Amino acid sequence: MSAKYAIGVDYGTQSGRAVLVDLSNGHEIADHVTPYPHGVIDEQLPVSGIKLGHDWALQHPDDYLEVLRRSVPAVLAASGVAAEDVIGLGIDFTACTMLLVDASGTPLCFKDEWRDNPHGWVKLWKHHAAQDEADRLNAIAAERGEKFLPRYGGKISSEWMIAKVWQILNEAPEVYEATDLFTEATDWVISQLTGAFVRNSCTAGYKSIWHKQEGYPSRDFFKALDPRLEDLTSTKLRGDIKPLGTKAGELTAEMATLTGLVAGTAIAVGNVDAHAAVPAVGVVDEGKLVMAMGTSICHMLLGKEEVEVEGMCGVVEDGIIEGYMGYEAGQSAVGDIFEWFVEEAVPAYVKEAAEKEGVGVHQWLTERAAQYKPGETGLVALDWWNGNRSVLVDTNLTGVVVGYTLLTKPEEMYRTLLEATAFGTRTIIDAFHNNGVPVHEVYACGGLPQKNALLMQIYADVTNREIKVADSKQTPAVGAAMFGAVAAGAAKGGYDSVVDAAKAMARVREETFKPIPENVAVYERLYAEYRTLHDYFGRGANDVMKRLKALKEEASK
Ligand SMILES: Nc1ncnc2c1ncn2[C@@H]1O[C@H](COP(=O)(O)OP(=O)(O)O)[C@@H](O)[C@H]1O
Ligand SMILES: O=C(CO)[C@@H](O)[C@@H](O)COP(=O)(O)O
Repeated sequence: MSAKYAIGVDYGTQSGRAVLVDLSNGHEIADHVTPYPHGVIDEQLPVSGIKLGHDWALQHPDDYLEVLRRSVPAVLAASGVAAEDVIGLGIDFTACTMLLVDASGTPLCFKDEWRDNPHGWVKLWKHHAAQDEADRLNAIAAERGEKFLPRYGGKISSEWMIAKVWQILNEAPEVYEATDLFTEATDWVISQLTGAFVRNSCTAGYKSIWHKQEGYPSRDFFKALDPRLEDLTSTKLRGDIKPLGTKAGELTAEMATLTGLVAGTAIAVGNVDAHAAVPAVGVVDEGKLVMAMGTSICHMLLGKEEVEVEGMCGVVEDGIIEGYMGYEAGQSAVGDIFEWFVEEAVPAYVKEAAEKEGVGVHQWLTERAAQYKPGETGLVALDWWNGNRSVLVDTNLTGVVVGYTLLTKPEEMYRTLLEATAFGTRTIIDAFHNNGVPVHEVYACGGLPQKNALLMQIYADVTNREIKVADSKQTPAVGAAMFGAVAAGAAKGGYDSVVDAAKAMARVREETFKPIPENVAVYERLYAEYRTLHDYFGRGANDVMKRLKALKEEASK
């Protein structure tokens, strides 16, 4: 048999990337990035210019097709691999990134009738405007003693499907009515590739409160939320739910023409970005925490038992790797905070100096921040620029920096933000480790470990753990390609399970980031300060962040 390949497509927050992978060893033969033409839509709708409210974040479904139109042919051409030898394709996506379709599978925002209604568009994972609905959902679920709540760390996030659906029903009942299916974007893209709609068990489990044995929460629960939602799961959330590692279908002739692949190529069921990354770093058993580090961080961990951990995003059976409980926690902003600083808070002299030296602003700041010792900035920050996903699960929390003086430099502020995100990760690791889901090893993948070595050293020092880094430019995409290879199966030159695929294809770098004892000792003290601030602002002692947010909303009416 000639060498066989698979393609993985990773749909991130700002761009989509395809990677063509050699199935014998996991080598990335070619990759290509397509920035989303419409990016993150968080201020106004395209064309009409209609203004969006606070905490809105939308996307354009055609951007996802653009990735297939551009990046898939590009990796085929760059690799020189014959389309016949690409035996499978898998995708991974941000989630819950939610798309509404009519009975023909057409996104509502593609239609003239709904184009000017913000609710007709894709709600991106970081759309946080359904917080009121999430709060009500949590209160009602707690009151009713719903069994599912502890599996989601005690709170369902406003980032997820049910809160987003309910927001649409409340604010645009006509859009709710016109929707035939609420889908995860990952499932919609798969339906475009195969011509048939199936849901995947990963997003259903983590983002739509679906359980392998129990299914969705009861009709009574949905009725208690809102009588109009009573039938939601059998109507607008209907659809077969297939486990990760299965085949969704085969590439249609139309999509074969569009992508350059062969009609009939095996297509895996959709997956989530962070979840796909886990086997791609070779993690297929317990005790190994994987951090998918980019715009946000997702922390992924496998366990044998179902344990309750405060503020985790969820525990789902087979949710990452078959046979294990898959745990997820996360930070809603990490790279996004650094980007905010670079875009919104850096003085002109820094931008000019970076340009003069021919380096990016991130690099300029990092080089200077690296010259400081831990503690030397005199600053400490809370990393809540986009709310707190774990362990507090509160999107209404905001950022704090303590310790500014007239002498504070931009690079000190940048370093402080890097450290704040490391403290957020430490809080999550400790929550798992101290509550029955032990963490023995830590792995990192995603864009950030490749971009910023100082950040990774800070994470090793703050967590006092060695960090292994994926030897891959596009780890989630490699994971998605592995699932594509499993959809094709061993008989076609792929694999029969993702564990087999990981054994052959996963790669981590030899060099690791190791904690430096003197840094660890100082960070222990700084982390204690972080925890004091964390609990003071995050656990109700002082709700100033929420009062400010309410004032802001009032003032901007
Ligand atoms: N040198 C750098 N140091 C730290 N963060 C960086 C650097 N360069 C870019 N970033 C951040 O990386 C993030 C993008 O991460 P990436 O993994 O590429 O994308 P995604 O989250 O969309 O998958 C952006 O938020 C950006 O601010
Ligand atoms: O929430 C999840 C996965 O559950 C992510 O899709 C979300 O944090 C976005 O990830 P990125 O930072 O864009 O990689």
